[in-house]
Order: sequence, then C-alpha cells, then structure tokens
Amino acid sequence: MPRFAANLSMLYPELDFLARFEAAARDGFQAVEYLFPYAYPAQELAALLKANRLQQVLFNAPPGDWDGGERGLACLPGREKEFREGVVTALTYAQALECPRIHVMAGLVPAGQERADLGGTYVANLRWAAQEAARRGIDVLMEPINTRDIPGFFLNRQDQAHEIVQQIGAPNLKVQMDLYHCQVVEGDVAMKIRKYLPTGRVGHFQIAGVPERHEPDVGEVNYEYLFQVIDQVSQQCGWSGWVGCEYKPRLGASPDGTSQGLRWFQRWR
Ligand SMILES: O=C(O)C(=O)[C@@H](O)CO
Ligand SMILES: [Mg+2]
Repeated sequence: MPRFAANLSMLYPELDFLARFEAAARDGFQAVEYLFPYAYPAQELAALLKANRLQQVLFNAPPGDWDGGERGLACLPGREKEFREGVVTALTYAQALECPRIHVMAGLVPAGQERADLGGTYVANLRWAAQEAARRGIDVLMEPINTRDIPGFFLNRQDQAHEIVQQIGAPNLKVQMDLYHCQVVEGDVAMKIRKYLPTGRVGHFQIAGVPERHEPDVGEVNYEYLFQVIDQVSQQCGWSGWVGCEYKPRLGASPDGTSQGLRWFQRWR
C-alpha cells in the first residue's frame, strides 16, 4: 500500500510552519517532507518530529538565491563551490533529522546558454553529491520539473533523468518522480510508473491534481488508479518508498482547509 508523506511547504498554509507538524500527525500522516529546513536549528526540527511521531523523508539541498528566482545550482558552471557547500549542509541536516534522502534541484538554464552546454557540470556535480551522500548512507534525488511552473528549468523529463542516473551509475542517485510534473510534460503516467519503478532508480514519488496542483482527487488525473499501479508494482519489485503530497489545498489558507481536502486520504491512512 502506498505510504503518504505530508509536504509541509504546501499543506497547512493557514498555519505557521512549525505548527504544521502537529497538524499533519493529527490528520494521520506518519511522515513529512518540505522544501528547506535551514531557517531552523536541526535539533528543534528533530524534536518536533519526535514529539509528533513523524519521520522526515525528504527535503531539498540549498537552491541558491531562491527569493532572487534561482531554483538549484547543480547545472550551473562556476557555482560548484557553493553547490558543494550546500550539499554538505543538507547532509548534515539529513543526519540530524534521520532523513534518508535529499533532493538536489537542477537549476535554470542561464540566459544565453544552451541546455547542452550544462550537461557536463550537472553530471559532475551529481556524481560528487552522490559520493558524499553515500558515505553517510543517504540517497540523492533529481527531479524533472515542468517549465510551466518553473520556466527554464534544466531537467524536465523522466527519460532524461534516468539516462543521467544510469550514466553516473551511483546506487544512491535516484529520480524523484513527481507525477504532477510527469503528466504536465509527458503524460502516459501509469506506463512510466510500470517502466521505471522496477529499475530501482525511483527514490520517491510526489503527487498533485493536474492542472491546478490541488488535491489528487481534483483534476484530470485518476490517482486512485495510479495508487493501485504503484501498489501492484511495488509488491512485485519490493519498492518501499514514500509518496509526497505536494499540492496546494483548493481551500487555500482557510481554517482547516487542508484537513477538509483530505477526503481522498481516508482509505490510505
Ligand atoms: O516543485 C517541486 O515539484 C518540488 O518537488 C520541489 O522540491 C522543487 O521546487
Ligand atoms: Mg515535486
């Protein structure tokens, strides 16, 4: 049965970030993920996880100047030092939070540069990150993201990501398969789950309704069907990861809006 993690960067927007842990636990989640932990001491977050009996299953490495529009450093020539420092910071947090994986965002193709010019930097950075993470028993994830949400994002397709994972050949380098982005960019989602999950190269799923990125029971994708596909294929291949609920509640920040939108979660909690 798929196991679901609450994405605390998107869910519970009506609450302060630190209050979202308790809300997620109250709604029946046993795990959480979110973008960044760095605004808080790791020990404070670790205590919150423990108090609410939650596992941390994913967060992102520092992405560069997020407020300035950057979305990762991994593909950017000339930013290698900052990339490495960020990965070390992320791994230090991951150890303190007992989190088994970090997501390293690829970054935006800089104006005036071609995607093809950035592949070497991306591969070299990921290879380095995977080696560093392996020494600590942590997985490094790369996520294809659609360019409607993040114009200019370097990595967009599942096949691109899997090709790079195979090229680098590090067992702890995996793909974060966000089914929302997958549907927006390429479709044929169930067949892609069937194709890629048995390879052992999928480290994590994320979900959201398409196209508004609301609850999974809102929109054009039949997630009940996809959850059964994940369940069947996982049983066949022994996959035991998490599915991150990375969506914007359709009731927005109205009081209790996230909890009201969790009707779809009743039978999975
Ligand atoms: O945008 C997504 O999708 C994510 O999973 C984030 O980690 C990256 O912005
Ligand atoms: Mg995602």
